[in-house]
Amino acid sequence: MRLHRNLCFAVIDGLTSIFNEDEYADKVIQKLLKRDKRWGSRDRGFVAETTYDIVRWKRLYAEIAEVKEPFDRDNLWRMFAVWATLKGIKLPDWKYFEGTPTRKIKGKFDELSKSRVLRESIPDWIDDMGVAELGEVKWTKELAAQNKQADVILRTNTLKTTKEKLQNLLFDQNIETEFIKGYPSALKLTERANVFVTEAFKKGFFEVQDASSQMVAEMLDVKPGMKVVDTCAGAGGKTLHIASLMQNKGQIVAMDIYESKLKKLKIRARRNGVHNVDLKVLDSTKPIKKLYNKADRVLIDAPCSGLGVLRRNPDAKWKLEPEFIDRIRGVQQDVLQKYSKMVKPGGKLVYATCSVLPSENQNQVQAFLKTEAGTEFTFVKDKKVLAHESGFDGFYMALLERKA
Ligand SMILES: C[S@@+](CC[C@H](N)C(=O)[O-])C[C@H]1O[C@@H](n2cnc3c(N)ncnc32)[C@H](O)[C@@H]1O
Repeated sequence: MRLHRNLCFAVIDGLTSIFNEDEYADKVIQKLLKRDKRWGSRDRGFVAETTYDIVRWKRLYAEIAEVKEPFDRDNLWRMFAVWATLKGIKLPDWKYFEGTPTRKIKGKFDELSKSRVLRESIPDWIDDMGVAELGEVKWTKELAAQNKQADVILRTNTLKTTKEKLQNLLFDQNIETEFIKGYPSALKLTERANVFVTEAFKKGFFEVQDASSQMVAEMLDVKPGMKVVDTCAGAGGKTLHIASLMQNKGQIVAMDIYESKLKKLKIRARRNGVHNVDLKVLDSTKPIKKLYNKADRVLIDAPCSGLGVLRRNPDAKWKLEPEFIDRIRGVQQDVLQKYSKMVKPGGKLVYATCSVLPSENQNQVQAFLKTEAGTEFTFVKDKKVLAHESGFDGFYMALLERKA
């Protein structure tokens, strides 16, 4: 592979924003990719993947490059040189790479890789927490899986098409996909591609959604005509799935504390041809109290650490703080307490997170079941999805049923 100067500059600019200006990697990359209209899909892939790679391996690369935060541009070029050397890419004779000790880089990589926190590039405190919660063996495997690049998975919008038709449509545009056993609406891309520019996307035939995430609405067991509350709907990944399982019949109330997220959901719903969603910004407890004992199904897709989706958001490990995780555990129990009251007798509740930590998952559910609100419910089943076992995102989901 030959390195192109303008693409490498884009990567260094992106890393500056992510590491030094505390911006989110996905937003930075989205912006970077708009920089030059002449870039083809390979160029865009290079910018996105190289930036993500260096974010993912920040701690290891900084250690090998012998640089410390805050990184100046020279530091970032040194980390870039580590990335390129470890990938086996020949460094061009640009001034940024002068005197790069290629052999030493490889030797240091072998040496430092003996330590898990360096090999997997993870802050000590997250590593300690992972070992304490999952045990050393599982955590070690999970961390390695979370550092791999995630596949691109689509969820067919069955309101508009079928999985088979969508596969053919994409094939005609040179995008090859395969079915995934056990995931009824999923298509996996055999090679990365920018699916957002396709007609099929613009027409709302699919959404990009990981296979594990697709299991959540399935577990909720919705039927056409039901009243369903999606309490932490965000931009609506799961709301849209629920709507398609309900064949657009019945009512979904999609709630979130952020109006900006629900606005995105509105746009996506329109594209998806979804007509049965009412949006409610949670700025008081009124809309919740109004729905007490009314919903056939309630989904709590709770805010969480995101430690199951590091493959997609590698910068999260550098942005997370122990206090945030403590606070979010409090929110998780709080939303379980409050939102469970909307389930009607005989109705069902799914609690889900994209975390792999038991303290955000089964422990929350067990604690809830012991409280006054929880005694109304029976535990039906749960799924603990780990990336190293499933090949998809780390997720947790539990199904509870309100006693009749
Ligand atoms: C895991 S995300 C939801 C993802 C979304 N369900 C999807 O499938 O795309 C959690 C959401 O909970 C929202 N949230 C945080 N605290 C909340 C609260 N107390 N009540 C309702 N929503 C809350 C966040 O704004 C965020 O959008």
